[in-house]
Amino acid sequence: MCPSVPLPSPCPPGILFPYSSPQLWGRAALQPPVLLPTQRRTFSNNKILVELDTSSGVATMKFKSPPVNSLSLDFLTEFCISLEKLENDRACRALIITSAIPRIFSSGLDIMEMFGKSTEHYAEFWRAVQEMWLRLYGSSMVTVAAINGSSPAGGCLIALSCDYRIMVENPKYVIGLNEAQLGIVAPFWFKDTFVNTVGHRVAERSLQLGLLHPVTEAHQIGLVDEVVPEEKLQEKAAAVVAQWLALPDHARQLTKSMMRKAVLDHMLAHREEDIQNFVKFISKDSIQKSLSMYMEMLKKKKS
Ligand SMILES: CC/C=C\C/C=C\CCCC/C=C/C(=O)SCCNC(=O)CCNC(=O)[C@H](O)C(C)(C)COP(=O)(O)OP(=O)(O)OC[C@H]1O[C@@H](n2cnc3c(N)ncnc32)[C@H](O)[C@@H]1OP(=O)(O)O
Repeated sequence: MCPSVPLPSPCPPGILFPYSSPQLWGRAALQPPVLLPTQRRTFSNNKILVELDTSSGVATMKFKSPPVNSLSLDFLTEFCISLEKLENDRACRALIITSAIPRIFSSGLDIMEMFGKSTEHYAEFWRAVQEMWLRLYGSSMVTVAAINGSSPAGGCLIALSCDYRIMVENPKYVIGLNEAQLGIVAPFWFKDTFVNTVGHRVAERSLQLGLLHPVTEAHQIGLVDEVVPEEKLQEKAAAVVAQWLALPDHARQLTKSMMRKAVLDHMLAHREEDIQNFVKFISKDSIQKSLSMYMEMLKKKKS
C-alpha cells in the first residue's frame, strides 16, 4: 500500500500526475536514511531486461531485441509495462536506459509496423508510440539514456525523453531524427521534445535535412550531454544519477513537470487527432512507396 505522503500545496496541474501517482513522489527520499544491504530485483521479458538495485533506488533497463532493438508493437507494450512497474515501485527513484545489443541503442520505430497493415493496426501502433513517450517524458523518476550505439528516429526520441543523455564515443555511431530521409515527417511532439533539448534553430535544420549526427557533433549541438569511452558508460551514468538523486524528489519532480508540462499537455489535448493524422498519412500510397524503397535500400546496403 502507498503511504499517504503530503504533497506541496497547491499542486500544479503537472502532466506528470496522470502518469505517475502523486502519493508515490516522496518515495525513498522520505524514508529514514538506513543503510540497507545491496539488493537486486530483476524482471525480464523477451525484449527488455530490468534490474533494480533497491538499496540505491536505481533501475537499469537493457533493450535486448535483436537484431536492432526496433520499436515494434510488442516491444513498445513491454517497454510501457516495465516503465509502469518501475514508476509504481516505491523503491525505484531513477532509471538508466541502455542496450544489450552491440553497436545499436535502438533503430527506431519498426518500419514493418507501418507498412502494408490495416488502418486499425496503424492506430493501435501509434497509440503505443504515444503511450511510450507520455510515460517516459512524463516520468517522475530521474531518467538517463546511456546510449551505447546508433539511435535514429524513434531511438533518438527515447533518448530525448530522458533527463540526461550520455553517449559512447565511437565515430560509427549516429543519432538524430532522420524521418525526412525516409520521406516521412516527425510528428509535432517528436519535434517539440527535440526543440526543448537543442533549441529551435538547430532542430529546424536537423529535422528538415533528416540529419543523423555523429557523436561529437551531437555533443556540440546539445543533443547529447556527455560523451564517454564505452568502458566508462555505466560508471558515468551511475554518477549522473547520484548527482540528480541528491536533490529532494518533490522539488526535482515539480520542476521537471513545470518544464515539460506544455508539451505533454499539447499532445494529450490532440492525442486522438494525432492518431487520425498518422493513420491518414501512413496509409497514403506515396508514403507506403517511400517506406518500401527505404527498406529495400537497407537490405541492399548489406549485399
Ligand atoms: C503530417 C504528419 C502526421 C503524422 C505523423 C506521420 C508520420 C509518421 C512519423 C513516424 C516517425 C517515425 C519514426 C521512426 O523511428 S522510423 C524508423 C527510422 N529508423 C531508421 O531509419 C533506421 C534504419 N536502420 C538503420 O539505419 C540500420 O539498420 C542500423 C540501425 C544503423 C543498423 O545497421 P546494421 O547493424 O548494419 O544492421 P542492418 O541495417 O543490416 O539491419 C538489420 C536488420 O534490421 C532491419 N531493420 C533495421 N532498422 C529497422 C527498423 N527501424 N524497422 C524494421 N527493421 C529494421 C534491417 O532491414 C535488417 O533486416 P534484414 O531482414 O535485412 O536482416
